[in-house]
Amino acid sequence: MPGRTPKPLVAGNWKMNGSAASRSLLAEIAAGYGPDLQAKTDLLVCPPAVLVPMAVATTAATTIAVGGQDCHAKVSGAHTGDIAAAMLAEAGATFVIVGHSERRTDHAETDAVVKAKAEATLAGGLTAIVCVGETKDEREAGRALAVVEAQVRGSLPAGASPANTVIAYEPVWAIGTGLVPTVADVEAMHADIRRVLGDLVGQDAAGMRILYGGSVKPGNARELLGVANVDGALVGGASLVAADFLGIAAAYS
Ligand SMILES: O=C[C@H](O)COP(=O)(O)O
Repeated sequence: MPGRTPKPLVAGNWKMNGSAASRSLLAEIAAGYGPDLQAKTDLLVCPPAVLVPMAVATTAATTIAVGGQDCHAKVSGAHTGDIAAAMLAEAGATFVIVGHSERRTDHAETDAVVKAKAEATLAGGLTAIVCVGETKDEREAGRALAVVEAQVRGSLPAGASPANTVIAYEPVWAIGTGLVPTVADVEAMHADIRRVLGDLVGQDAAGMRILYGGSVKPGNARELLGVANVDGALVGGASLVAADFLGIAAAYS
């Protein structure tokens, strides 16, 4: 389709899961990510920050990218427990997830905070995956499109382009629940995000990846990822099982 991204991205967000033993999971993913899959789908794994070097080393002979799950908005300083985008880059990461709903909730991250983190990600030379999504109450109140529009407008980093920014739409109520929106709802949301991006970045909007996330499994991947304006997936639980993660990536084959 003209103007669309050349290749979808399937990204695994391990959240607070994994250990040194996850090397075997990565090796299994790497072994299953053969030339056919590589030609059709980009793959990314985002383990906890301490596992980034191991993930980079284990996937070094592949085109699998490695990312962080968060970063601080500043480049360094007195921020105990935080990590800078440049540190993730030095460890070999090329992406950072920012504004995941679990961070927005657990750490009270506002759109302004998420935008600052996304800008720090870009400044560090990495690609930002900016997460947005409505709660169940917001959807039931008919406010899903408006809530997500405000999040996109408030969280998109200055200088966003298809090369450095990915949007991930994740309805909060679909994360880890087995619930997924209807195809019509996904289509309407992704079309609206594309429209909002058009306002914000002009023609670049056509090439910016918009991922869907929330209970993506091999069994529903083909349907969800086949929706117009869905350029890949942000996968939680299923990214911890090699066959499931690869099965989702294979939705594009
Ligand atoms: O970042 C990933 C999402 O929160 C989706 O998680 P899930 O696939 O376990 O529902």
